[in-house]
Amino acid sequence: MTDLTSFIAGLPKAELHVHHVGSASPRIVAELAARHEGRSPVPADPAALADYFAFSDFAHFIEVYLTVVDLIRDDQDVRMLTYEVGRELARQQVRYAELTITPFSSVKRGIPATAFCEAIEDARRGAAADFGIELRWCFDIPGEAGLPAAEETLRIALEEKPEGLISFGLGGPEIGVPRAQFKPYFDKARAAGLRSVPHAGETTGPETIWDAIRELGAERIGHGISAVQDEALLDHLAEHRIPLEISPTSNVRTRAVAAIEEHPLATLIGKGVPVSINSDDPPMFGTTLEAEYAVAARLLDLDPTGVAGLAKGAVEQSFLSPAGKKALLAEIDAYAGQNRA
Ligand SMILES: O=c1[nH]cnc2c1ncn2[C@@H]1O[C@H](CO)[C@@H](O)[C@H]1O
Repeated sequence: MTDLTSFIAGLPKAELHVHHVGSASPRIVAELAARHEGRSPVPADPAALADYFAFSDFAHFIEVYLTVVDLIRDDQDVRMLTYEVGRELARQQVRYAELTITPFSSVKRGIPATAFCEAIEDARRGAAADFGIELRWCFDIPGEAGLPAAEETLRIALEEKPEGLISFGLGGPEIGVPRAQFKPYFDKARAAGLRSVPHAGETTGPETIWDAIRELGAERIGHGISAVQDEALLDHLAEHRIPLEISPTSNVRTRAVAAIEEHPLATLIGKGVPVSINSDDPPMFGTTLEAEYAVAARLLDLDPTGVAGLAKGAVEQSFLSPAGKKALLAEIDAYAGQNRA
């Protein structure tokens, strides 16, 4: 029997819900913090950084997240961060990742949109050439910044049109940030061919998920864990194959779920809801995608075949081309076959 940890380590994967700045490793954060000579509350020391990434609630998480966004000052920082995120994902055998990027937050901090998009595209090409990973972008609206952020995020998406851009999202706090107000922006983004993948049901109830589906045309939902409170919604997600992008440890670290044993992952799968396993903001939550697969395997009592099934589900739920899906599914099957229990 191949040890499950080593099976997961070698398993080809796709990641659908992982944030750009949220993936900055302690080394990268330290490097960026050092450039700001103590003008930033973000500690450069990795041990101090681990304490800094202890969140009292979701609002505190967003507050801390934005102090890390403050460290990114120019397109060189963006290029380096994006390339290194590609390196780390490829180290975990991620072949394809849809990275959630928030251009508004960096443009607001003085990085011109064109330079920002050139930087992420340089990094995307570099990561593909050097690490064999395909990165694609989801541009998300930081919900706390409201309609001005929606306007600017849509403008950047439609005017800059970086080659890797495939989807349009909505992140940040849900409380006090109703989804419906963003309908005009999602309508335009979808009309331009971008896929709709808003966060919903992470820190608010199932009505936010219904709104994301009905108002924003959500094809997948970021988190969506509160769906378990609404049987009709669970049936709708299962019947219409609307996947939830689940990040188990994130939900515990932001206090959206009290403890990992209480995570609704098993219930969601039991109701036939398609789910993918993701890491969300791995260094901030002290996790990795590999570790999230191990958490899911424990919560769902999976053997290697079951874990490979989770990886295949993420590929099927991705926005990869049919040929791309076929190739990655075949690679997963080949790997699982060679490492049978
Ligand atoms: O788990 C999450 N939920 C919601 N937003 C998140 C999460 N992780 C990172 N962000 C990011 O928080 C910023 C708020 O301005 C956005 O950039 C959003 O992408």
